[in-house]
Amino acid sequence: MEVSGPDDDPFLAQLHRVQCPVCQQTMPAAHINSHLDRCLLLHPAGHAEPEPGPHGAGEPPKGPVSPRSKRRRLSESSALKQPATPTAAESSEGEGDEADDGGETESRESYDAPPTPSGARLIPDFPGARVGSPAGQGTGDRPAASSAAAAGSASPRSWDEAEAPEEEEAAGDGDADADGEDEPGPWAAAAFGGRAQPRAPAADEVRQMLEGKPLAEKMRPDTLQDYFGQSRALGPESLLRTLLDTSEVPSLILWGPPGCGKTTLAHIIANNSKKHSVRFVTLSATNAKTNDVRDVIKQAQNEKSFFKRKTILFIDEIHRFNKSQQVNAALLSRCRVIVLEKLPVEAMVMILMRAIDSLGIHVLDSSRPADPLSHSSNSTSEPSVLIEDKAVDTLAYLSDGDARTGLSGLQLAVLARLSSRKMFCKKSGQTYSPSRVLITENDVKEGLQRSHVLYDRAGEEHYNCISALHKSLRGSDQNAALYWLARMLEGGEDPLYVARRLVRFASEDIGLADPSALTQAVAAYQGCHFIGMPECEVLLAQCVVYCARAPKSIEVYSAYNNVKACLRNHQGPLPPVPLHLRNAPTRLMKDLGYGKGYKYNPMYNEPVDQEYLPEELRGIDFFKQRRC
Ligand SMILES: Nc1ncnc2c1ncn2[C@@H]1O[C@H](COP(=O)(O)OP(=O)(O)OP(=O)(O)O)[C@@H](O)[C@H]1O
Repeated sequence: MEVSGPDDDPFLAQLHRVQCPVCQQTMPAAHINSHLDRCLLLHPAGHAEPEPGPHGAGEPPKGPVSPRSKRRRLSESSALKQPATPTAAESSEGEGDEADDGGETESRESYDAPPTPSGARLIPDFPGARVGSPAGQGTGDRPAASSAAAAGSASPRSWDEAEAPEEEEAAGDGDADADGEDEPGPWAAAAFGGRAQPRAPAADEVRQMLEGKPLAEKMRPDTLQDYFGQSRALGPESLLRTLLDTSEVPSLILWGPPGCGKTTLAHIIANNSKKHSVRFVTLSATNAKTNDVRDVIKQAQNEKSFFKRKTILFIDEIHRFNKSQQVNAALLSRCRVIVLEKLPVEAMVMILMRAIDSLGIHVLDSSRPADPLSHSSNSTSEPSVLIEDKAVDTLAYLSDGDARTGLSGLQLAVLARLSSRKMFCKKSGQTYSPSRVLITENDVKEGLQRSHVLYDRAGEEHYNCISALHKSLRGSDQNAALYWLARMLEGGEDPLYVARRLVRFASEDIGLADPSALTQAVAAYQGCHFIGMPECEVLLAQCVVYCARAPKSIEVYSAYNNVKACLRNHQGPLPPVPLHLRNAPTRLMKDLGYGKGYKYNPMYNEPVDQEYLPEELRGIDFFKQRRC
């Protein structure tokens, strides 16, 4: 979001009072420059990118820092590196929101799993193998992941090709020792876009590389050169490409399925904008409040006024803002919406290959009867970890266009295999080597399952699946309902989250058509609470089938909504409670007419004719009307 500054008229500037972007004090505009000279020295961290101060560039100040600037600094520095996931509390907040409209708020598109690979080769024919080389430096004939010929990638990538990092060029010329470092650690040297390494890492070294931070995070590209797929949004003729090339980034909404590269594209834009001295601030709607956004905008305006510096504000997960925060129509009318697509299999292969290359893993070519690297000696230039090419294909397919899923699956498959220390055995002509580990197609399938990555608990899948369950129940489809339940539970979903939704469903959709559904659902919730997973899954299954089979009625739910709408739409003060319905515990109240004329129903054998609504609502029937 680019923020425009006011006019630069010096006369007007004299008249205006302005706010210091660093310490937030207001003062006559004429004083701001001398004030800033002092203020920036005193509060270097209050500035988004501190000038070298007494503590050195980028070093935190030793003096006190206001919580506001502290929070801002944190979000600026960390949000891009750490894609935000909602906390449990935030998740249940979201759940509350959904409940308000009957679970309709999670009406996002679902992205179904792709067909299982048939076993045919799925990727462009990679004719050979590469040994532990970073992109662009393979000795074999399997193309580097970052090849410009990458299928599905937007090309030419003029914007970044012109500014490709020097390190990659160094890697490309094969001079592994160009930096003159002595025996660099395998990871420090080779992984994740660093310089070429002199030797293939040993299995233990590969494991160390994979431990800790998620592989998807480590592999997040910094430049468009390593950004694959999305040719429609980023192709040479596209608007976004033109704007990026000229560094004119308008307000954008990046829209697309999970793991297709929205945050990554923003990260690349951020990198590019730094080169053009544009300030880039990141917030995540999972934890930012409207006030945080206001703060950033205010600061951006000041930056523009005083330093002629533009700001790009990136708000990740903007759909997590509630409706009033999003101000949907107003937001949309000010933004260009760029639709990113599920990554095609070819792009997924390139993304996986880039990671595999970085890890120094060798890809076994199944089309060759004996891999040239399969001899038994184990010199340091040979790979210790190998992966079947069909394992890469399968992973690319099963990831369903979600690069995070693919990279996490790869990470877990390799880690699991390395941990179990199963050695590379003689297989289709390969010679046994006790120091090698082979990652098979089955390993990657297990890797995907083990990590539950096919079901993203914190993200879209969580909402998509609970929505599918709710709708299957509403449609009385017990079969589908059980399927969605199992998909969530097998994916690691919190059983209590599902149970809470069933309690809600029992009242909202079954209601008085079968009041005991609510009892069943509450009992299932308590049962889950007592015994936990995996035992409680059958309780939920029973309750799901009960709810699917039960008759449905939204009578109470919609009548209650009518009442709420009536109250919300009421103009002026609410009507007084009719006097005859008021309790009259004191003499004075009685004298004022409280309780007067009230007919105590048990005293009558016949139906009592008495009004219970305020006078101005007489005749209204919330059970018949759609809205008051
Ligand atoms: N087009 C791409 N090219 C290369 N790598 C990618 C691409 N898209 C995603 N990745 C990889 O997948 C990881 C996750 O992608 P990213 O965070 O950009 O997804 P997202 O679309 O923002 O997902 P979500 O909506 O779930 O937040 C990145 O860290 C990166 O390693």
